Amino acid sequence: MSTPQLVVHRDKELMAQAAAARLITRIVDAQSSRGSASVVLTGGRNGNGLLAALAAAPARDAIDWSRLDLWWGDERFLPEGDPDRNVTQAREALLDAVPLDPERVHAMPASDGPYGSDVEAAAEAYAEELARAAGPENHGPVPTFDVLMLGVGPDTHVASLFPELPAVRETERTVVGVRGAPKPPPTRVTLTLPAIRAAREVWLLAAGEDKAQAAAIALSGAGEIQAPAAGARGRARTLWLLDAAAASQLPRSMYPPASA
Ligand SMILES: O=C1O[C@H](COP(=O)(O)O)[C@@H](O)[C@H](O)[C@H]1O
Repeated sequence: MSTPQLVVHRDKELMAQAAAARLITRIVDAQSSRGSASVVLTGGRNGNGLLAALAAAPARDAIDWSRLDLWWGDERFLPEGDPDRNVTQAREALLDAVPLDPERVHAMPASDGPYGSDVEAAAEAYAEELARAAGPENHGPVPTFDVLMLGVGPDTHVASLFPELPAVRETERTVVGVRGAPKPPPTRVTLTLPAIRAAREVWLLAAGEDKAQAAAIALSGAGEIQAPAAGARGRARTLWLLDAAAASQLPRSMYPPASA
């Protein structure tokens, strides 16, 4: 697993634009070398900010949207089309504006879908969808995602892995249901740490003063059960993309002078 690298931008707008530019490059590179690319999206303010910046970037046309697989790191287990679902917000921010192949948009199940309110069945179905997409060249029952993005919550949660809850302790399954999440809604579906760690690159997004303590805790050697963001690592790269406010409680020696 890779050691975290940090890039600190002046403010959250610049962070979103720079991360969007970085994502375009990674997708185009993956499509050039392997034919297609796979990206795991995150919900939350920073993830949606990045998608909106990508929608506004003229270079978005460099991506072949028909050869891109989109997955989600977590989902709020709500009815289809609910404005609080991560997929609904991603569609509004970007997905409705680009020519994606609908077969390659792998949204997590909704609470009024084929599994009804059975969140564990919904999680199992998503795990099976991931397993079907994994090839022999992958390292287990999930594809080797090119980039997996995670918003970092003020309590250090990533995806729907909240401190001390059972989901963050999962070591076998790749997707699990979550009940009793401290942030609404309480019922969610999430990738587990083993699934997250299958990604080539994991990008953690943290902008705003309310993320400063979380970044400081996760990057100061905390355990992943207490601080789930600390356990999110990519096989080749783990990149923390921060703005100056979110980096304000980190020792200045942790990131190069040129990046702030
Ligand atoms: O509920 C969620 O929160 C986190 C972080 O969101 P933020 O608004 O505090 O940035 C997000 O990463 C996750 O996908 C989402 O379901």
